[in-house]
Amino acid sequence: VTVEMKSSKVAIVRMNRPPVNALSKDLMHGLRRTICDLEDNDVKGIVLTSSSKVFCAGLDLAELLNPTQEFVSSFWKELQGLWITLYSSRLVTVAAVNGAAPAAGCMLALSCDYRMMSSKNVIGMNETKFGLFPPPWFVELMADTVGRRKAEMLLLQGTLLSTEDALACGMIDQIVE
Ligand SMILES: CCCCC/C=C\C/C=C\CCC/C=C/C(=O)SCCNC(=O)CCNC(=O)[C@H](O)C(C)(C)COP(=O)(O)OP(=O)(O)OC[C@H]1O[C@@H](n2cnc3c(N)ncnc32)[C@H](O)[C@@H]1OP(=O)(O)O
Repeated sequence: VTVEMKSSKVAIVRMNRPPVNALSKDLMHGLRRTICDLEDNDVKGIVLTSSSKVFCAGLDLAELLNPTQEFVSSFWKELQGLWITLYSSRLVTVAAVNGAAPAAGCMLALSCDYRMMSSKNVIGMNETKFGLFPPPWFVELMADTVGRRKAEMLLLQGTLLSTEDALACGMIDQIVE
């Protein structure tokens, strides 16, 4: 995770785990630590983005291949900790979605106060497409953002929306070129 101060009050927080910013336990820990440190330093707002062409590919599936029970438990704790920290942060949080944001990548964006996204990208929770279900707090985030019926349809079908479709249903707030 890298931090660039745009002013004394606004920080650009970049996920920097090539090639796709898959959320490993370490990346999630780094993000949470960074947000907490910025909160402690009188910063007012952050822009969460990526240093590569993918915003975030979701959970690191490689790290979850044949894990021990202990690792799954600590991984899940880290994921929940990151979500709680970001969602409840006192900072103004903006997601600059500058690449694909599937699954937990979408969760990160939806946990922010405002979302801008570059065109020709995709965002959504596609877990059902590979036989997983999103946890209830992912579901609530989606329902709070696009409405319950739309969320139900998107989650049932594991739809990844284009930038334009995401704007049309309120999943993002602005398209930025
Ligand atoms: C944690 C609990 C475990 C137990 C499970 C039990 C219950 C779980 C219940 C619920 C969990 C649900 C919540 C799940 C949330 C998730 O986030 S799951 C992850 C979903 N992510 C995706 O579906 C995205 C998959 N990736 C892509 O679609 C594309 O990679 C892309 C992001 C659009 C980028 O495309 P492109 O730029 O073309 O890059 P490549 O596809 O070529 O990928 C480059 C390399 O990156 C590797 N990679 C991609 N995504 C991931 C990933 N999520 N984790 C790990 N690695 C990833 C890809 O394999 C390539 O690697 P190589 O270069 O081939 O080595």
